[in-house]
Amino acid sequence: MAAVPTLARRIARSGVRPLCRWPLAWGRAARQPPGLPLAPCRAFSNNKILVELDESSGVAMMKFKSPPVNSLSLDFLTEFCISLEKLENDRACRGVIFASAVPRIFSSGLDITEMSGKSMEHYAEFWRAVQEMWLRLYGSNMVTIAAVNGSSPAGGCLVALSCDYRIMVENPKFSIGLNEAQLGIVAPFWFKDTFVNVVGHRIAERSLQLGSLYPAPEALKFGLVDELVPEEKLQEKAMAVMAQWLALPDHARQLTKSMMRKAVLDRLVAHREEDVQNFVSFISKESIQKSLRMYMEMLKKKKS
Ligand SMILES: CCCCCC/C=C/CC(=O)SCCNC(=O)CCNC(=O)[C@H](O)C(C)(C)COP(=O)(O)OP(=O)(O)OC[C@H]1O[C@@H](n2cnc3c(N)ncnc32)[C@H](O)[C@@H]1OP(=O)(O)O
Repeated sequence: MAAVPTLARRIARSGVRPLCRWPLAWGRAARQPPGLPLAPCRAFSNNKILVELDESSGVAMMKFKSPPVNSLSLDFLTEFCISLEKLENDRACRGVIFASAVPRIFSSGLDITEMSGKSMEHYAEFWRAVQEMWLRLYGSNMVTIAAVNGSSPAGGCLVALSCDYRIMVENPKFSIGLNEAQLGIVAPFWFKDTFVNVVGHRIAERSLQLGSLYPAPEALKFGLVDELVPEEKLQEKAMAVMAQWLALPDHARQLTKSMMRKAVLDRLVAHREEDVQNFVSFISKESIQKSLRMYMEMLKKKKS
């Protein structure tokens, strides 16, 4: 099993830089009346992700900052896993809110350039990193809230689906869904399982076959997201929902979450290497490579 050492090496090589140990503008500092002492906030950053932990509330904000579209590249996934692990091991942290620092895009999903024109070894390493991200996020003990402040196709949607709660900006130009079929690729069983657990079998089956992307108001109708808010209210709403979830004792909530998600997590853990081999043989087929190239061309043409 090369999976764990490979990721561990990448994590060990990557520098996570502490930024500061005082309050920052998004959390309590922004709401605290002037003159009162401010509770400490810790921040750390790497190239593609910024994390701020408000120690008084136990809530961290993780912001994706990988322009132009926050695609989930190998580097992004590695940094995501490092950041999440740091928070998971930090006793001061009980909940994480995920949002984008890139305007209009939450995440454009898996980085297509990582799945196109590369070696079999590269595809395997990339897929292990995708698995690792999902296992850590879906299996997190912390309360996880996606503050979806932009479009979120495919892997971006998976990030949101893997959280405990999804709040999306009410802009109908922002869309979300598992659109893999539109690229000529197939969402793997654990994407599907995660989707079914949120929206139910019928909606998931139809949406996956059609590769549907839903504007925010439609996504709300069938529970793909839990609520919509105006953009300027998103952070406040996410903090309020987080406070509700954190009002419960951690152990009861964590055991319940684990009970609901364990079977799906265990299924990938039991078939992890098989899933990697399946991905590598699928993605390296010439017909699939051609579909991905055409899709990238279509994205470029759309601009001109
Ligand atoms: C058993 C086998 C299992 C296989 C399963 C594989 C699973 C895959 C899941 C995935 O996540 S596949 C990726 C799916 N993602 C998408 O379909 C999104 C594609 N992107 C868009 O729709 C749009 O870019 C956007 C996100 C709506 C943003 O639109 P906007 O007009 O603001 O920007 P663009 O001009 O389109 O893009 C800017 C720039 O970024 C490049 N790009 C966009 N998305 C990706 C991506 N996912 N990966 C890599 N690069 C991406 C785009 O090509 C532009 O590049 P340029 O060089 O500036 O032209």
